[in-house]
Amino acid sequence: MRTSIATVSLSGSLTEKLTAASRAGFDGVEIFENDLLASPLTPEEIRARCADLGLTIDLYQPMRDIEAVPADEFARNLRRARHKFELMHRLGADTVLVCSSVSPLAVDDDALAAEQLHQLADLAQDFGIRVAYEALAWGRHVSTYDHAWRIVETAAHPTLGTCLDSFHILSRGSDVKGIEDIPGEKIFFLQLADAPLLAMDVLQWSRHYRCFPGQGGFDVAGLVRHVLRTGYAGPLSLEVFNDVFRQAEAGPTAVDAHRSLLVLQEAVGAAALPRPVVPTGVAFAELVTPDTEPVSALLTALGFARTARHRTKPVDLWQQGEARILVNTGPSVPRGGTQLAAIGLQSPDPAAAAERAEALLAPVLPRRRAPEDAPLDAVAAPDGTELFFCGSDRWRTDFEHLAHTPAATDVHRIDHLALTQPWHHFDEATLFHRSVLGLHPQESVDVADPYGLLRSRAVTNADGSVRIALTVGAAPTDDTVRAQHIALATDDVIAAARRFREAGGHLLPVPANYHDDLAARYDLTDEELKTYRDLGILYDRDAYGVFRHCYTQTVGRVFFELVQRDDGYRGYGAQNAPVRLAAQHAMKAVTGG
Ligand SMILES: O=C(O)c1ccc(O)c(O)c1
Ligand SMILES: [Mg+2]
Repeated sequence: MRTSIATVSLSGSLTEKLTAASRAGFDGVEIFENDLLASPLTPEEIRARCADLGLTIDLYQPMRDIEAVPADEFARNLRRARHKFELMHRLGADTVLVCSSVSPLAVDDDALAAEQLHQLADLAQDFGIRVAYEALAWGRHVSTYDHAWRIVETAAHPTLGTCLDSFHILSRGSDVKGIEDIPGEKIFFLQLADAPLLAMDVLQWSRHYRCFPGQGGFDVAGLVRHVLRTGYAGPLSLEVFNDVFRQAEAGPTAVDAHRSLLVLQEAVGAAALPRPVVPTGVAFAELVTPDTEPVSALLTALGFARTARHRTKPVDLWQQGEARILVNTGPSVPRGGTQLAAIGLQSPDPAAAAERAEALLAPVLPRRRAPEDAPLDAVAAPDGTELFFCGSDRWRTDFEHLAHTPAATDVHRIDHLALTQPWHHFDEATLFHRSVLGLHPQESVDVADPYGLLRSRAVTNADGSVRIALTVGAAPTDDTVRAQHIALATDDVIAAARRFREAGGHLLPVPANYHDDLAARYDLTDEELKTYRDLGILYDRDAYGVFRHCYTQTVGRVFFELVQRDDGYRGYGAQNAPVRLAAQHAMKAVTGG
């Protein structure tokens, strides 16, 4: 199907918006009046620019407060409309959106609304223009799609149809089955937006929190299925008012937007994409570091052994059980020091995984490898983390065995990876991991940091062998908040923590108040509490089991967590995160880094 995006969904000047939409692969745009008014380009130049970029102008919008008003007011509205139709003629746009009136002058009279819309459509017809009437969820007298359709039906004019907007329909909880009662050719336009399920004033909700389909809580795909059954053949068009997208760079937002429509079309059976290939484990996590010494010291204290070295690159493999950490000392030294730069995902079909990623507009990374190295398919996640799809263990043949003392046996694998997202890429990151990797997003949780509020959302595969926690702050944040971490699974966190400390590692100290509170919340023995206090072990329970975990010091942007999940605990200790973050801030204040 054709895809389109409203210019209001992207940041920048009209030219920047059009360029971003075109580059991301959209076929057309809805031009928002404000973007046109603020543009130095003439309508003819905008038309030419769109044509050069391969974009059609699918809609001009909005016209407001047109219908069900006193005659003198309506005469003024027609005068205004004539101007806009002349403008649209110059633009080469053939459909205008009229949204239901919010004016105090409007009366509750469907017959009058229909009669006036009929007159407007008559005028539009002279210009070869179609009028699409849309119910705003907060319209004064018309606020539901079925009501708007009844008025359009009554008006019975060939150049008058309706515009359906998923936000207005789903935010009001309307019954979407009724969409199928509208003949497809009378649906002149379809606007799509999702939104998080918030209990708030619907106008504020719409103007600030809309997001792309698949990023919120609405069943947008379900609505689209009903629309397609009517025979609707127009574009799928995104109309997203969102405070974050208004501020973020237009290019990546447009790609995120187009990806959401690809996923949506797949969901409704309107497009076939390569099937998702869900990763079956974490092959490795790769740290890039300007200075190996502190990283080596930390890994050694955690019980890892340096088992192998890459044949052609300055990369060492550290291993303990099935946990594998690559330490890369070149070529690019990251700003902010050591960071988690790449994740190797065990994949049943790496080539197919990369094909899907590419089809969903993920940047495919050039293979930086020597001729004899195993080929690795890799893409970049929205935060820049490189994701390698590893089939079998062939990647390990690129490494030469190093003599080493055996690793400890406390850690058996990587439990999860926590990646902090740039503040304007959070919704994109969730949709990316879900659609590209086929991982399931868990509930989003809020976490209080002493200097801000964070949001965290995990994405996992079915058996929990791949878990990635995505975290974001509301605004650009400091280094503590930006830290990433690798959580290591152990069957005995107490033994692992002790061993780490005896080997010279520093555990993150946890305030006594935390453990006093644990004593109040859970029936733990004094002995247990004493051990937890001593080692800085945090504790949580969910409906399934118990979670105990502790943290190492931070190197650059990275720290480690030792975690013990018992009896199928499913979470990540989110309830303890504020204490952990405060302790990390405090530690930083003491050590200065
Ligand atoms: O918020 C608004 O005013 C507005 C305008 C035009 C639309 O198509 C819409 O869905 C909302
Ligand atoms: Mg709309």
